[in-house]
Amino acid sequence: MVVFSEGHKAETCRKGRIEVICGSMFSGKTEELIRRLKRATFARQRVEIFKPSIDVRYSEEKVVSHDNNSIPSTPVDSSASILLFTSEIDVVGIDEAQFFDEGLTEVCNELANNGIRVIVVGLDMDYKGIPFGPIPSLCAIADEVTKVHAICVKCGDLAYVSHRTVHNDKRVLLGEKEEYEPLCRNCYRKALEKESSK
Ligand SMILES: Nc1ncnc2c1ncn2[C@@H]1O[C@H](COP(=O)(O)OP(=O)(O)O)[C@@H](O)[C@H]1O
Ligand SMILES: Cc1cn([C@H]2C[C@H](O)[C@@H](COP(=O)(O)O)O2)c(=O)[nH]c1=O
Ligand SMILES: [Zn+2]
Repeated sequence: MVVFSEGHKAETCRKGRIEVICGSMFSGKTEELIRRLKRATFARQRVEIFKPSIDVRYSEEKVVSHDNNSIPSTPVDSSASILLFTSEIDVVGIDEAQFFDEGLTEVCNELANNGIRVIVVGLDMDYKGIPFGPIPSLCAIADEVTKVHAICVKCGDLAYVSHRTVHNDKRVLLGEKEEYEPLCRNCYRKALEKESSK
């Protein structure tokens, strides 16, 4: 079991900082984002949540977890738009950050430099195991990185990557259990070997 630390200092001191939550699909990234943002709301901090407007998987407006927990959000087309909505805000949450342009890293830096706590969530790797969009550079500049893990659906170990189970070569393909399964490194390698021998 992964027990998340309460991060009391990060939650209460109003200094700007960047927190990244990354991992494969089904690893609990969105649940953890919602948990941190709800606690900030209880602390009467002003919170604003963004997601890329292409992410219409469960809802156009809300950030929704695989367990159907949700929180209202503002869909935006580009990272620069985030800056337009963040005056008078204490905490900014960003979900599905892998889909944003590379400018997101600088936007997060600017927000943190202006005293805002930024919590960014995204897939560390795409279905090929390649680092996804601005997530690697966000990890580099973050004050804190939390890597969460799903359970490998083949063997029960900790999962490492999201394996795509349908034939489609596009990097961006919205989906969930019909299209992806979380696998450990060993089971992922076996799955790729099986696919290439077909
Ligand atoms: N193989 C799995 N391993 C872990 N959790 C899973 C798995 N399949 C489904 N889940 C569910 O997914 C939830 C996490 O959803 P969510 O926070 O939306 O994940 P993420 O944003 O990382 O895709 C878990 O609480 C669990 O109920
Ligand atoms: C691996 C991978 C995933 N996607 C898509 C599939 C989902 O719509 C999101 C990830 O959502 P989650 O909250 O992390 O479960 O990303 C993709 O487009 N390309 C990929 O390689
Ligand atoms: Zn496995």
